[in-house]
Amino acid sequence: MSDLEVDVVVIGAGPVGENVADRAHQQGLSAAVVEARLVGGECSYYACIPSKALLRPVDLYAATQRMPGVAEAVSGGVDVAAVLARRDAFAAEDDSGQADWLSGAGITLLRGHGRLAGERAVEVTHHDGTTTSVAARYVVVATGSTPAQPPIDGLDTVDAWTNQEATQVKEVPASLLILGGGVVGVEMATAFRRLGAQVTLVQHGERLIPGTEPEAGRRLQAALEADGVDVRLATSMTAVRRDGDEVVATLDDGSEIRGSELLVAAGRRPATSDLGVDTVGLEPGKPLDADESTTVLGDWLYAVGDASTGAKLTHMGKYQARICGDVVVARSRGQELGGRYSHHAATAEHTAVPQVIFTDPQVAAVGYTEAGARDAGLPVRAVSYEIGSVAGGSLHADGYDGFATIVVDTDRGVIVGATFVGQDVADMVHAATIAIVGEVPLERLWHVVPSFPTMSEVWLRLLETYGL
Ligand SMILES: Cc1cc2nc3c(=O)[nH]c(=O)nc-3n(C[C@H](O)[C@H](O)[C@H](O)COP(=O)(O)OP(=O)(O)OC[C@H]3O[C@@H](n4cnc5c(N)ncnc54)[C@H](O)[C@@H]3O)c2cc1C
Ligand SMILES: NC(=O)c1ccc[n+]([C@@H]2O[C@H](COP(=O)([O-])OP(=O)(O)OC[C@H]3O[C@@H](n4cnc5c(N)ncnc54)[C@H](O)[C@@H]3O)[C@@H](O)[C@H]2O)c1
Repeated sequence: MSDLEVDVVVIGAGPVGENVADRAHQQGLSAAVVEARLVGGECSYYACIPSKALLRPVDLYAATQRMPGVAEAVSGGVDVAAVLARRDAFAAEDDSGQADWLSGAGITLLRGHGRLAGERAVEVTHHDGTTTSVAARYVVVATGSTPAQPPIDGLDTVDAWTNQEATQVKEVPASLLILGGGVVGVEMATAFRRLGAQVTLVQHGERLIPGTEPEAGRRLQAALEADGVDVRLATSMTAVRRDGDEVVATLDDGSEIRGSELLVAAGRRPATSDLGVDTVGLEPGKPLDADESTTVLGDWLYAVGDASTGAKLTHMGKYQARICGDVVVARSRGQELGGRYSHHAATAEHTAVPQVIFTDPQVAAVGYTEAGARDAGLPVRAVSYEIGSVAGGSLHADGYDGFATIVVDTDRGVIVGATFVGQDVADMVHAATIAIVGEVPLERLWHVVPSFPTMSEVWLRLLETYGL
């Protein structure tokens, strides 16, 4: 006999889990969410929100320094205490508001650690050691991810920072070593350097932000170095130790670097190790492999967000959540699922995943890179254009440094990928996302007239460069 019976139980109340529960509940199903820490998940307190709260002020300040007439009037750098206070206003570690929202929406919140206990069953261990057994028609895993810990001698002895300590920082350290030149590494390098720390970033690959167009990584590296970040590419840390107040890292060439703190930003692992997935025949510690409809097993087990094989981005997780909620509702009503581009298939996962990296320059990309498209066997041609060469770009900032690239499927005559690099390009990627998902032919895009003088005029130049 279970303590609680619901239609849907979601394990993990991050942005993704909350959305599944809400979507299903709004369409008439009863829903419960299990949360071990804070309602709102990693994104709200230790990832997207606090990191962007730290980055926006330093970005804005840097933009003023590129504008004659403003640079002279605004000087002296940002007020670090005020920046941290504003970050706290967005991301203080208090989930009462989000918990109230859940209960207001009619969704049951169970605080504790959830584990699968066989088919359609979840056992919750509360913080006081008591348990609640939940029986549900549908179980959704939305447990997110935890930082990867590379096998480096001494790493477990130096109190290295994860994204949690970095984004919740109370006092900016004099110096920071960053392990990893992916998205977390470059965003935190930008924030901490501009908040006053000396930053050394160690990346074992040949370039920063692998997975984006190579030129994006090169421009970003040049900008970080111009800011004073010490970027070490093709370098590995072999050992780390504490020496007084400092962390000392030994590099693979035998040299040593020192910093007040070490941030490990070397990727994420799905939080599926202590989840009881073995009770239903799945392997712990692996991302849960969900199909287009987010289904993992039978028609009762689903996975969404960072815990799944999908893209590890909040907006993509929330997209999967909307699909998952609608699939569960359809199945509960005995309805057939729709196909590609219905509410029941996460089609964009395969064609158009957008991402904005909030560095300076920003890197905003969607779909395939040129190399990625070729690897996928697509016949493509890519063209690029400097955003600073269109009137909107040159007016936006003196010496505007940035470019746009589109990757065109030459057989179908449609865009399959786009990248924008530069100051304030974040929102430009959405137009490209629409073009890719809508499979808008280049001939039709020719009639999509960009306003003058905006940076979007780069679209026209890209099409001309392509040959239209
Ligand atoms: C520094 C940083 C910055 C980022 N910035 C961005 C950004 O700008 N834009 C973007 O799109 N993405 C960003 N991301 C990625 C984004 O944070 C994740 O993709 C997103 O948080 C995934 O949401 P989720 O709900 O799947 O998981 P999470 O947000 O990790 O939430 C999972 C929740 O499940 C709970 N949980 C886990 N296991 C259990 C269990 N067994 N029982 C009960 N509860 C459990 C956890 O406590 C947590 O609250 C960033 C990531 C990092 C690290
Ligand atoms: N703005 C955003 O959208 C945003 C911001 C931050 C994080 N995120 C998401 O969070 C996730 C995690 O980000 P992340 O930066 O931790 O992972 P990542 O996979 O983006 O990058 C990890 C980097 O660490 C490097 N690395 C791994 N092991 C190393 C080692 N031993 N030595 C040196 N370098 C090493 C890798 O080469 C890689 O470049 C990503 O999926 C990312 O998309 C998104």
